[in-house]
Amino acid sequence: MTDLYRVSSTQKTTATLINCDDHSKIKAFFARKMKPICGDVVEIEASKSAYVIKKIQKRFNSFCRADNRGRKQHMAANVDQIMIVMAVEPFPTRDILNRYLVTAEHEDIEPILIFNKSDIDSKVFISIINQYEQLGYNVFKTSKDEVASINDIKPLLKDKTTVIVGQSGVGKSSITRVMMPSVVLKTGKLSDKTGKGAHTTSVTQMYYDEPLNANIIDSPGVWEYGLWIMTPHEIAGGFREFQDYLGQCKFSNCTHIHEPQCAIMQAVKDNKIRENRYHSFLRIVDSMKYWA
Ligand SMILES: Nc1nc2c(ncn2[C@@H]2O[C@H](COP(=O)(O)OP(=O)(O)OP(=O)(O)O)[C@@H](O)[C@H]2O)c(=O)[nH]1
Ligand SMILES: [Zn+2]
Repeated sequence: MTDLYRVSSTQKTTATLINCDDHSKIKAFFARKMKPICGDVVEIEASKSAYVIKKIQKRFNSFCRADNRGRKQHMAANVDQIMIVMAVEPFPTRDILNRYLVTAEHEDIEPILIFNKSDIDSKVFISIINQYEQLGYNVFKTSKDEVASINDIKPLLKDKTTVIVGQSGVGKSSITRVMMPSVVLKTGKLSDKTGKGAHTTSVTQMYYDEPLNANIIDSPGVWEYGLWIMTPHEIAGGFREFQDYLGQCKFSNCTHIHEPQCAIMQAVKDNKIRENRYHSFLRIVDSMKYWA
């Protein structure tokens, strides 16, 4: 039996690997065409004085985003959960949460929603928190100096691999520091002028935390999160509360935008689907024209 490792980070032709059993770290080379990504489970062999990745095990899912041409770009593999961090400041951009949720539902990654910096304003997120709780999501309201508010999340991370995402400056590093003191994410500064965070984190990296026996994956700190080219049907699949109605539209190829007797639009009329989510769906579908 060869030892199994998980990819912690990759450089051009080398990767930092973490042993799946004893969590020791090594560096290994890989062939360029192999394209391992953070979180991959790999088999290695020792050649001369170096380790080489000889096989990447099949991924059970991956966290993805659009590259600059709208193609699906795999960022992290074998992810159990996605921790989506939002904050009072910088305030979430429109639809960003729903875009993350579309990816999560698509890849079968369990979302954990975090609304941070409640010390600045504890009320702005009340209705949105209620709404997403009603949809069945795990939702937390946190503040970095209120340790108990962050410790509530810890049990969910145990034994899991979690990717942490959110706009730059929302508090990903601060929250992680409380949950996993041994893990130091690259911190960023909030630019005073724009309220937008600086682009500080640039390489996806997986960290192992021994007390929780958990992995956390830090995604690049980019200002926006874009979905790759998806059909209206795929986007609708990312909205949990739409699922009961899919397949009930008059037309089997209904895009739920303009067709008569659309079960989704009817559910919106009947207040079974919230209008703000449906409008977000429409905007996300519309945003796909950007890639055309
Ligand atoms: N008032 C307040 N400030 C916070 C809170 N959490 C984080 N901050 C501050 O917000 C700034 C950004 O926090 P980080 O933890 O570096 O944010 P990040 O999401 O890791 O940022 P990037 O590394 O750029 O992706 C820092 O100045 C933190 O001290 C909070 O709960 N309340
Ligand atoms: Zn429809």
